[in-house]
Amino acid sequence: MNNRVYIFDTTLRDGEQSPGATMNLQEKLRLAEQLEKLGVDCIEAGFPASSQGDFEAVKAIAEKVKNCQVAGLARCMEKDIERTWEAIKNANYPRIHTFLATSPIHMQYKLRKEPEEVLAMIEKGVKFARSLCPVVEFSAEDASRSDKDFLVKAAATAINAGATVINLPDTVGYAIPSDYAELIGYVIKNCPVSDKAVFSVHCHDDLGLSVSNTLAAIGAGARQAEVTLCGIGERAGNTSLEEVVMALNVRRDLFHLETGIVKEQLFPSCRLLSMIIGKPIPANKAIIGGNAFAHESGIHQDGMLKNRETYEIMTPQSIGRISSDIVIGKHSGRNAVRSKLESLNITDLTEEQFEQIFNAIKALADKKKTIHDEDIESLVVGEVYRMPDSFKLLSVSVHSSTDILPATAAISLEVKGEIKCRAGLGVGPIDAVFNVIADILERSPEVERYAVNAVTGGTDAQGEVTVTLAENGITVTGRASHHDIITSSAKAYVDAMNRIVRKEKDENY
Ligand SMILES: CC(=O)SCCNC(=O)CCNC(=O)[C@H](O)C(C)(C)COP(=O)(O)OP(=O)(O)OC[C@H]1O[C@@H](n2cnc3c(N)ncnc32)[C@H](O)[C@@H]1OP(=O)(O)O
Ligand SMILES: CC(C)C(=O)C(=O)O
Ligand SMILES: [Mg+2]
Repeated sequence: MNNRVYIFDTTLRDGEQSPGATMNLQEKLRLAEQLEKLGVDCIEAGFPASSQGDFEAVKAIAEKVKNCQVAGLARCMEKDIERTWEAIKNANYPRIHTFLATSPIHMQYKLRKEPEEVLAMIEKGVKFARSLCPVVEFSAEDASRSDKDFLVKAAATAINAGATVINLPDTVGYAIPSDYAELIGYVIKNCPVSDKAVFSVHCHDDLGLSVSNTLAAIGAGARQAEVTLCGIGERAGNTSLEEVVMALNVRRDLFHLETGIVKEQLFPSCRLLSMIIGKPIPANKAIIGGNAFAHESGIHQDGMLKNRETYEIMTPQSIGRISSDIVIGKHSGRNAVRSKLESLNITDLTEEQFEQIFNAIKALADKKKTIHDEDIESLVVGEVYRMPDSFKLLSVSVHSSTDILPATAAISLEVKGEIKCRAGLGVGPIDAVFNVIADILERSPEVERYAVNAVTGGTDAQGEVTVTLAENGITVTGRASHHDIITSSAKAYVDAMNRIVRKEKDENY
């Protein structure tokens, strides 16, 4: 049996049926270009009979894509098939994909047709499609709830009428891997002309089983997988392209199958889709999620540092990501913290100082969701180097409103033991605060970056401010958090000024 699994991407058709994932023509073209680069075998570009917009998008994609097949979906009726052909006929490799439901519930209630009428429609529709296009796929919609012997008849009818790809979809995500594999195997075994077609699998994720069902069907002989990037699609979605491809790749020992996918393009493709449809990739999504290669707990981090294969079954680079991430947090152990300190060039701590930092990181992690590199650096400065601060913020008060410009700030600072107070102006309250502090200190650093993050949720969240200042060739980042972001901004600025002074005095910091 053929050891190649063809990847049929339906992100632009079934994927676009996902509520909120509508794409315009330019976006579809951009994604089609990326799918070609990804190495999919067939792009299902849309359903041309559904609207003028979809017709034009499919036509434009058919004319642009050069190296893989371009398919358009059509109901099993001449007018849809003709419209689809109109849209795809200029493709280098066109494919008409026509479908008709074969399950009792769909035939009786939706189509209101007898099984014999359905078989006649399949024969007529596929023959007509084949009179136009050299490659015709037939899908028996709701195959997983169809009678298996009727499915055999439907497949044989379609193949005899000229279809070369037969898809047996789990349209409503009802299948269980073992039953689905049995059904696919049964149809392939009992259809007398099954050797004249490639059998295809198309699953939905209503029970969260679409990838498992797809792999089970492949195990039973299907050689085309219909999938979407990030698993977007009707209702709970379709089968994720990246998950199926990597499952086949990582478990080559089991499947002994290949795809034509350029794996390094998986992550860039999913990121592009996420940007186009404006939906972030969930952090825990397999392969492509933010946490898929992030390690937070000490025992895992220790294993990773000794040999990454202890906790990673594929490399992030193999799917086009930059690197794994050792996340320092409340579950981190000493080996991970030691490695992080080394990566920050902090290599001169005694064992006692290291323990002090390790405990301080654990204590901070209990309070704070994310520990940044700068937090660790501040802890080292505060806990170990204990360089005294030159400046201390005593009080800050600001006034700004919608109608009075500019904003005013009054600040008091302790400067090397002396209390100094001053007021001044700025275009907004933060600008006013920064101007007044600089004025009191008689310094004029450049503000290179200013950012506020909410450390916790809600309107009472701690606002964490980072401010990067540069002066006389020295660049530092100050940070502080407080529930009032004006106060945290003032403290972060003062923290940065203390760092500048320390750096001026001491090469260590
Ligand atoms: C499982 C899937 O993903 S199937 C693909 C789903 N995609 C879409 O539906 C694409 C968007 N759809 C549309 O734009 C519209 O539904 C159209 C243009 C396709 C059809 O619109 P309308 O002509 O207004 O029909 P409507 O959608 O109301 O009903 C569907 C009709 O098609 C029939 N039908 C459904 N599937 C098929 C089929 N595969 N072959 C032939 N007829 C079918 C239905 O029985 C119904 O017929 P009826 O009007 O005689 O009752
Ligand atoms: C049109 C077919 C292939 C489909 O999307 C389904 O059955 O889910
Ligand atoms: Mg579908």
